[in-house]
Amino acid sequence: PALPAPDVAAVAAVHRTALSQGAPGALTRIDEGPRSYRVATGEADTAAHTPMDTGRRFRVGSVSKTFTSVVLLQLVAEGKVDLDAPANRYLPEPLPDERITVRHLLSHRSGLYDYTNDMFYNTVPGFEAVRNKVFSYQELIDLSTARPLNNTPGAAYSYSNTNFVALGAIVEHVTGTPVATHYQERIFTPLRLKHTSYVHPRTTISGSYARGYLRQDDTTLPLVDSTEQTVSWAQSAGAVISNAKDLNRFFSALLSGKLLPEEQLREMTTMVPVTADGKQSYGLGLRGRTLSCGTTVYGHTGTVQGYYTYAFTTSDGRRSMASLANTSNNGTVNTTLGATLDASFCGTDPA
Ligand SMILES: C[C@@H](NC(=O)[C@@H](C)NC(=O)CCCC[C@H](NC(=O)C[NH3+])C(=O)[O-])C(=O)O
Repeated sequence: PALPAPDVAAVAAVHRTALSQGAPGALTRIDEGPRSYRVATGEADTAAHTPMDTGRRFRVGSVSKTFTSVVLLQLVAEGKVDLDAPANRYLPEPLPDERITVRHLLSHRSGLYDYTNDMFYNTVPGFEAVRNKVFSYQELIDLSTARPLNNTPGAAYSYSNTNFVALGAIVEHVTGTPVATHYQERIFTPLRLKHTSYVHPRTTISGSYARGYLRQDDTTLPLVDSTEQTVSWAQSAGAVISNAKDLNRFFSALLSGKLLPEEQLREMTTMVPVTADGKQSYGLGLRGRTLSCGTTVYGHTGTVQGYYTYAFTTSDGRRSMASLANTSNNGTVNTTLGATLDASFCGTDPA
């Protein structure tokens, strides 16, 4: 069934609400075949008063997890990794529980504790302490395994950055090649994602980009410009830089079967509900959301200091949307920005 046309006015209204709640700027781009709809609001740089525009690059945070999942699942298709083998078969140093499988890592069911809970307990001091740091995968895994598992491996969904750091370590240990090379050769180059890069541990963003502004825990204090950082605390769990057009092309290509063989795409899109109402689900490095009109879209969200991202597409990849608000540590803005999904795919602004 054809989708209703995107409600561009509703997208603009969502942006305005996000700005009223503290975001300096917001952008949304919808792509459907040759057609695109673009909405940019507010500022990309609050010091220079540069207006936001939809071509600007930004840090995509956990949307990176879908890129990592594609690389891993291509290795599965190539017979180099077995989804249901113990992760320890492919790691230089063992995780504390042999029962953790590669699939557990991809579906956030390993039980591994998320070290960012401690790292960013105090938002700005935590960020300032790591923004110029370079971590090894093992250092991050060690931060996690210093704590007990949240659950028995396989028993429950429990979102953890540690899972996709371990997957980055697996990719590099199995292939002897950095994840940056795999992203470039397996995804960025074939899809011509010219505005997408993985430059860890470089702290700067090349080309035209939006600056990011982190809200302090004491919300009466001014926003902190958090644009420059290594994102080494996340790496294969959150350090990709991209823009809306590229993210739309990536998710559209993924769901229309251009990046993975049918068997691996089926594994990736086998979703498990993660909310009581069943409207949110998780597959392998992929989020599912069932919207107010009943349409289910597939993609990922992202949160990195100064940047909230939503990047989703329809099950056939025909229509894709990417939205950014250039602030974070502001749950109200994050929730508000999610309403661009309904406006883009259901054609209505949820009342
Ligand atoms: C949730 C999101 N996950 C991600 O994108 C990953 C990469 N980000 C995080 O785990 C958030 C780290 C803290 C951000 C900081 N918050 C604090 O420091 C809170 N004390 C901030 O909001 O910028 C996802 O999967 O959609």
